[in-house]
Amino acid sequence: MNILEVKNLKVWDVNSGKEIIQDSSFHLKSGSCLAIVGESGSGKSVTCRAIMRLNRSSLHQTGNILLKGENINLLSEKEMRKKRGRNLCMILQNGMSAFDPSCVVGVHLRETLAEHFNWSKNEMEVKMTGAMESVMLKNPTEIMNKYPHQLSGGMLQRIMIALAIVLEPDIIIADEPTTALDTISQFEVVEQFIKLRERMGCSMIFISHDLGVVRKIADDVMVMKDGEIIERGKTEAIFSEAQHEYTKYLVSTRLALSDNFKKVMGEGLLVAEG
Ligand SMILES: Nc1ncnc2c1ncn2[C@@H]1O[C@H](COP(=O)(O)OP(=O)(O)OP(=O)(O)O)[C@@H](O)[C@H]1O
Repeated sequence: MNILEVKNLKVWDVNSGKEIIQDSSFHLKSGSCLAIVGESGSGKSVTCRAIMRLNRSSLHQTGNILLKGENINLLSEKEMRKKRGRNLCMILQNGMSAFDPSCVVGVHLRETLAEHFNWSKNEMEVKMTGAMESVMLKNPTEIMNKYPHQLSGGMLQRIMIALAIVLEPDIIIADEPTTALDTISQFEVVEQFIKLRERMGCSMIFISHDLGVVRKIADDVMVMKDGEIIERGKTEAIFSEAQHEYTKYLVSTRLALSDNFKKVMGEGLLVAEG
């Protein structure tokens, strides 16, 4: 069963008239992870933000975005706000931008949970504490009393993953969640994403430049170039028998994880590289 079906998505800039996404159709199978790969500017983020309906107002979009059969592209902003967080959860590249810098993270977490659940403050605390411990964040109470700038990028990403665990969304969209992190934190955050999938069996869209990570985490891969999907297939098929020249080029140039990352991950953790 498909949890998400995107049909004929078009996104264009009303100011310049430039078409950013020409005519994109793809689906996400329930419980699976779809990676979107492609060079910078190929339209990966705009596609994901179109699903969340979070592109800037100067970008217009048409097409059908069916979440469990419901066309969310037709929803009002108010209705859409209810879907964000509870049904669709986005984890961004820079954890710092996801949090309000003027309040401690606990306030942000409680406000987010209060939008979707009628839990008491104590219930929220218990659930968040459990989820934070499960992503290896020690001293959750202390962390919740800190401002975002007092926490590292890796910690903020893990807090976002913990929040997703509590929200239990239908789909998690992760847009380069490890790019801004140092090598050790990248490793920890990737591990937490893998665990999240194992534990919740959630459906996921994962954007990454790092094809080593994609190979570890994704079931299917979709390749984008200049706003178009040029190839899509099972992860192993994309890596071993890509049809499109551009995909072959990406695989040959981008599969190599940074040497440091490889060392930290340990060769044994990687699926054999063909
Ligand atoms: N708000 C905007 N207004 C106009 N054009 C935009 C806007 N946001 C993105 N674009 C353009 O849309 C195209 C796709 O951008 P997008 O950010 O989706 O690429 P990407 O594949 O995610 O790249 P990266 O890997 O660098 O994040 C680019 O040409 C970009 O300049």
